[in-house]
Amino acid sequence: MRTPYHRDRTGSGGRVLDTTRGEIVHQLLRIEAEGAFAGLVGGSPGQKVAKRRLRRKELDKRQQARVTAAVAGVTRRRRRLDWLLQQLLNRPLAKVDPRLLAILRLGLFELTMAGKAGHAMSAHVDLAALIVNKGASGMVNAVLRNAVRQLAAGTLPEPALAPATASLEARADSLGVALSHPTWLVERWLRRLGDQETAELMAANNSEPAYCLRVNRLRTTAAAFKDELCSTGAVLAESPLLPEDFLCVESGLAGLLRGAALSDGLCQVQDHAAGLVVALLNPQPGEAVLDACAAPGGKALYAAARMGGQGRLVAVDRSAARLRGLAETGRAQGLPEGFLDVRPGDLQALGEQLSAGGGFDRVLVDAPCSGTGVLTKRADLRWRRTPLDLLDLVALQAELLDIAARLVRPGGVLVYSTCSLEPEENEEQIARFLERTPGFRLQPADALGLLPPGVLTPQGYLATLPHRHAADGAFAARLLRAS
Ligand SMILES: C[S@@+](CC[C@H](N)C(=O)[O-])C[C@H]1O[C@@H](n2cnc3c(N)ncnc32)[C@H](O)[C@@H]1O
Repeated sequence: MRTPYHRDRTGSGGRVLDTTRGEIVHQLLRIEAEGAFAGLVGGSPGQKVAKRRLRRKELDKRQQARVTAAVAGVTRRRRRLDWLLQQLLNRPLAKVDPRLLAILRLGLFELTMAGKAGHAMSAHVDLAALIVNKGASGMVNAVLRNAVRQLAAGTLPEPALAPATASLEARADSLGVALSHPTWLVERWLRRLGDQETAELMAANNSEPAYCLRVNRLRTTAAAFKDELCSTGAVLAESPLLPEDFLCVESGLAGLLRGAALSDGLCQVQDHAAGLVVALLNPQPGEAVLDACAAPGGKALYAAARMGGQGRLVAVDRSAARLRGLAETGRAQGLPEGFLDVRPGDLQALGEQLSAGGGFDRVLVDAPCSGTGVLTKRADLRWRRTPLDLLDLVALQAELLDIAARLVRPGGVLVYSTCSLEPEENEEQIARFLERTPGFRLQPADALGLLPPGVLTPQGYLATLPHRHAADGAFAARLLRAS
């Protein structure tokens, strides 16, 4: 169904309305109202729905890419944009119509961060007239014209940073406005990483996400695949973290996704940091492996490829919807019948069934987490998370770890991983697990030679940071059960 946002109608001044910007505003409103994801690459159902919507709107590929980038860009920079808007507008933002607010945010984003020229702002004025009312279009006109003037004169307000001598809270708040993150998260990072590194992390979170491909070693090699795809115009580079299996996409991802490489099972979109977690698990052909939190299945499929499709891989997840499609993708990627056993269900409920047979050689708990390592890809996540979520997640992770530990055979390996940067979900979670579970010990990754040295902490954990490793933030610990 086409909504008023998408009709090519004549706006004030006889201009044809811009359907791309209409779609951007529509998606920004959806994110606010429904919690839709502000990212269109990846396997989550939210992302798939957004993709289908884009296709229905009959925007061409270039317009679709513009929508994706602008929706994510505005969402990431929302706090800074609202600060600027507050300086330009004489009324509390809470009283502004959400549709008008979305148009103003988009206008300021395009003007101040996306390098759009001042004359492009008339499209926002027309959009406001169509989807809000004439009064709103007057306000958009006044605010954006004022911004264009001040930008040209070099007088557009900039948020000031608190001095190094200011309190932690004041520094976190000012950095939170300038680099558009919630104060509570910035405060946590300032305490641990210091001012300079926190600002670098936040800048990385605001950048356009970079994507990697995991090349399916059951079908081809990274080198051969790279040569083949480069001839299609994509620019790919060897991953510095896992060069055997991963390529970094420098440009041409959209074309790549349109081609048959994914559906033919030659590759999948997966960050190389996720690959490092599987490298730490190091599953071997012929083993029995359990992925206890498997959906949508990126790590399970990489584990399967490393096992050469030999042995048994059980993929459990309580979200049946997110597991749907994993078996089919496994077949497309060349896994033999009977190798991949996909079991939707709660790990707690399935625990007893799974323990029959003496336990697994290797168990992966890729736990539900705050996701603070993937804020560039999940543009809206920073605004959704609260300190209370952390408490709930830490409790759930501990529960999953305890259940999974009972499913590891004596002498077997348990890998716990998150895409969080928060110690409660990572090092502290593992320290508490080891205290209450005497049969397990930490196997520091540096002694194993499975990972490149730059991604290891002094205690031997895997830990990547977006600004240091040009990768998603990931954490993993390898735990060995006594024989
Ligand atoms: C970080 S995601 C896993 C991502 C996955 N390993 C991959 O690489 O595609 C965490 C998963 O844990 C699942 N989960 C949460 N609680 C669970 C439970 N009690 N039993 C099984 N799965 C659970 C969630 O549904 C979610 O899919």
